[in-house]
Amino acid sequence: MATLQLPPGLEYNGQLVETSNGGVSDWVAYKKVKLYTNAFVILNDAKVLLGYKKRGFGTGLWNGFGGKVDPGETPLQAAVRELEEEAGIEAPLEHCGVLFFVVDGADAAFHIDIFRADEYTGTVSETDEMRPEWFSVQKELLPLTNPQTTADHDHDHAANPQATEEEGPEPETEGLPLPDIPLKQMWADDEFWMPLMFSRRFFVGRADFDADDKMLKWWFAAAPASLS
Ligand SMILES: Nc1nc2c([nH]c(=O)n2[C@H]2C[C@H](O)[C@@H](COP(=O)(O)OP(=O)(O)OP(=O)(O)O)O2)c(=O)[nH]1
Repeated sequence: MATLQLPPGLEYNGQLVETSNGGVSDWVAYKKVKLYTNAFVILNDAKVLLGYKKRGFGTGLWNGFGGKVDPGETPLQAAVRELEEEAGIEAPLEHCGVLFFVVDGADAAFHIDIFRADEYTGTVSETDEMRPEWFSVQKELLPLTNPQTTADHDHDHAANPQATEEEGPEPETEGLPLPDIPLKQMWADDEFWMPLMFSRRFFVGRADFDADDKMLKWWFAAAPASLS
């Protein structure tokens, strides 16, 4: 497999397959890089916990839970802390991707370690910063590039259409239809890497935005095989 040329800001030692790219020709220049995290709890490969950002950067958008890595913390420690602070829960987080995010005119680029977990403990709670809600993973976000995962998902639902609700440990959502992931109220790059996260393929990517949150340029790649 030929070695891929990664955009500035990204490094990865293993094999990668490019999954999407587009936008203008040049990447936005940046001077500094700050470390961030973002964490997703995904139950039965079918529903995901997102938070509605009530204040600060990305207000009005739905996202995973995360924030800055504090001095002396590892990204994993920061991700665990942020998930507890913003959603009130603990989860066995697994590193599943890296997003390099640049906003034209901002003082620093964001290096975001993305984490996922299949389970959690505690009670999902609204906080000052985030209003958490469960969403159903719509078919469009299931990876076409990984037929195994798509087939498994379809098979589960065909065999037992109630499987998601019966197996989910979240009593308040039991039996209720969940809304689809609200892509139109999320960062525009998310639709490119979420399918990779749902298929458990480690991904790296970069997305550049202008000062009005319009996506200017993007590039994503993923490991050829699933994490587990
Ligand atoms: N899904 C997604 N998340 C993004 C993108 N860009 C981006 O910064 N994020 C995430 C990374 C962080 O989880 C979050 C920004 O952090 P934040 O606004 O909560 O951090 P903060 O400065 O308030 O820091 P803190 O007080 O929470 O530590 O947004 C993106 O394009 N897609």
